[in-house]
Amino acid sequence: MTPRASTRVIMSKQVQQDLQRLSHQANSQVIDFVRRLREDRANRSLRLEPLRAAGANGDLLIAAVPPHHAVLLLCTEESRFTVLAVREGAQAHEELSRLTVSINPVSGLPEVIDQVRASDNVLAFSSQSGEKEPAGAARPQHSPAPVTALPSALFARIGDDDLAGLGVSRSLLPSIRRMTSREQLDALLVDNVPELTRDVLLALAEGTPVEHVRRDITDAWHTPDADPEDWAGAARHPGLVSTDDDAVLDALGNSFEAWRLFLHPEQRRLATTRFKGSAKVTGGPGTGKTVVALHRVRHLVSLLPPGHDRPVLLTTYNTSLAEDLRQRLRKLGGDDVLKRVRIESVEALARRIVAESPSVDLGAPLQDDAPMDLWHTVLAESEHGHYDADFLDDEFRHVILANQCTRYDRYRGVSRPGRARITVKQKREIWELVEAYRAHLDGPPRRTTFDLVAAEAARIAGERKREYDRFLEYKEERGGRDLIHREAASLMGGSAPRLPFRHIVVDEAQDLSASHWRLLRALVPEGPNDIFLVGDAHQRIYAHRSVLSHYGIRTPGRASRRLTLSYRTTREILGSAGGLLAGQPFDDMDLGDDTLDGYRSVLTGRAPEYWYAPDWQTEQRALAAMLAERHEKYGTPYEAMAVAVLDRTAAAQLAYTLATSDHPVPVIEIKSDGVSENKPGVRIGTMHRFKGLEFQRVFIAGVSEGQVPHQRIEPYRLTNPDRYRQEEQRARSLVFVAATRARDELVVTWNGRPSRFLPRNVHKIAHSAASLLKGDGPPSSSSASSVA
Ligand SMILES: Nc1ncnc2c1ncn2[C@@H]1O[C@H](COP(=O)(O)OP(=O)(O)OP(=O)(O)O)[C@@H](O)[C@H]1O
Repeated sequence: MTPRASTRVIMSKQVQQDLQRLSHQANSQVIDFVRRLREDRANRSLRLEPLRAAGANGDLLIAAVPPHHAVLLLCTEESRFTVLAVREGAQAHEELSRLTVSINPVSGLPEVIDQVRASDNVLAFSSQSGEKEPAGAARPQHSPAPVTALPSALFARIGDDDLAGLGVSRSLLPSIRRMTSREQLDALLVDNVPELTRDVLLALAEGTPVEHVRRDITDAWHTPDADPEDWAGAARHPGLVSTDDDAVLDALGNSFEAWRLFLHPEQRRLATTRFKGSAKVTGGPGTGKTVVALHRVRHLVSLLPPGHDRPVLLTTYNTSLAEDLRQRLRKLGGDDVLKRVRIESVEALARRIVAESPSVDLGAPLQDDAPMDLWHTVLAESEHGHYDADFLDDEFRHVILANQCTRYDRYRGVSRPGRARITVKQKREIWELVEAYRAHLDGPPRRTTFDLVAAEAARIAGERKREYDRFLEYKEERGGRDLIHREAASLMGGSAPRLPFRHIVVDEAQDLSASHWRLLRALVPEGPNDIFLVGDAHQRIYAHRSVLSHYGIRTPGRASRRLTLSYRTTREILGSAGGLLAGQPFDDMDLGDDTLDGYRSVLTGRAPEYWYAPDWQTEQRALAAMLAERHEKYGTPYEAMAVAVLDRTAAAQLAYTLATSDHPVPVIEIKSDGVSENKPGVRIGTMHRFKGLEFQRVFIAGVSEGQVPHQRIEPYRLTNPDRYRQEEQRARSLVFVAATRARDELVVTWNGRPSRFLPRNVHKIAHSAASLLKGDGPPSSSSASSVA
């Protein structure tokens, strides 16, 4: 007897979206069904029932999943099933039977469309909004008849064949042709529509030219040789997910783990392409840059020869972000991947390199405000006490250290683009102050700063890299054979020099300084896949602009890509957050510019809410009431909510108010090393601490004029307009970062006058915190109910 081939069950991304809509329990039942099908497809309790042929080499089946679910399956070989859709309730069987199932000729992926639902969604919106339904409009048939686009239709300028050529499902064309408003498009997308169709329609609705949609979206999905008749081929498409592994099944029902399984084709391309050298990915908040970086790390590890070393470095700005990366990489690749990767913040990396160098002792780095305090001491002791401490600190870090000025001669000759002009005499005086500052640090006791540590680490690594390059040159001259290799090493005294990493992957790249880039460049040999970095200048809140090519990191042409689709934040929140930065110039971390053009979200929700209070105390009490209400009335877990404040004093005050309010709210402060994932409590932290995080509901408190941006930058308005512009831009980016951490809901509060960064009409749309506390204000739940 021949043993029966084991059964493979594959999942389409549309099923994952179906599962997200189900309760946790229903999810488990479907997943249990998949397990049982995998184990024994002949098991009668599976209740597989033939529906119809999908085509020449594929059949459709329906299976009932008790108590009240049904699953649509595609069977292409005796032992290969693809789960296409899941429906719930008494109508489940009927809904699955009427689905249009086809292979998208552009992507080669099997797709399901519920034409009845699509049409109903569009029509329902027309009648709600009083829009007139075009004469003769009828519910579409299962095989779509050509429908003439109305002149006022949303996509009238684009023909059916062009839409289909871009990847839009033909079976949706009848509904699409009926749409005359953006709201109807949103109504259509409420249901489970294939991702490619959704991406294309959203981009077109925003006015993106057809050729750009083709280049930026369709090309990424394009599968050469896709055959709309070949079901066996479609069932083997790499965009489908195999469920052989139980960990995959566990992640399937969890919407926030979807990134582990289903990458957007552009994300997948970036994660797996072989680049000749370095590569850079930019993109607005929530576009999956970190997700791409993690998949890239896993891919690079899969290419390594077996070994016990850690030749891949995954780095980011600070320790808490590095810890978050470690947790997410463990989820993605498990310990097998983790053990080949060094995960370390760039600061920790710099400190380690300096600490491991026997000849260097810099002392302990000054923490928090201590470097600024030291500048004040230096100024108090100097005859040039009229300089501004902030300015000196900035000049020292971003001009003197960034340009490796170890002598005055070098500083004198250095150009300072985009900075306030200073005379040669001023340069001399600044240099004297810098020397005094360094003399203080040299102690005793000996101390340093994080920037000096990074500069020193870059110097040490740079020396080793030069030794390594000399060694390679020598080897090359001698013919590069192994024998020569050993000879060269001994001639150069000792073992062959090596660099610690083969590949470096960098997250939050926009916040790394010149010294950090020099350091990283020196730790990896130039070559294929050497440095892969992801970042977004719109979110820069620490460093100044660094021009990567100045540090030997070149990402020309296709090695620089931009992601535009946000998976985190609703369109409404992105719209308000984007307004903060509108009209401001941003760089692409190199010599070019970056914009948020084309940046869009796949999610819709309510507009952000604004609340004003007469004073900080009332504002805090209103926040307590809103948080308690969202927890008690709408069941939002405390840890899914976070409040961003301006500084640590405000964080401590708010934590106290929340804990002692009439409805006490448990609170956890976000510290510099992050916050444990599972501890219950609303997260409170300064806006800086929100970088890289995400929450279901985000509250930004204290967004008052004088605080955001802080009034201490006002003197620069006249004395140093460049500095003023920079500080204002950084403050905008900070609020932008905090606002874009929100998945479903964003609430902004202030006391006194609203910040100039808030919308012009904010007075008209804001609610009164005082009325809320008296119980006669507008319901704070207006947005809570929609996202609970
Ligand atoms: N292909 C995908 N499918 C489903 N979810 C995704 C996908 N890509 C990203 N996400 C989700 O989108 C959210 C944002 O992803 P990620 O943190 O990688 O974005 P980012 O661009 O690094 O954001 P930021 O710049 O704001 O830190 C996460 O919840 C992630 O799980």
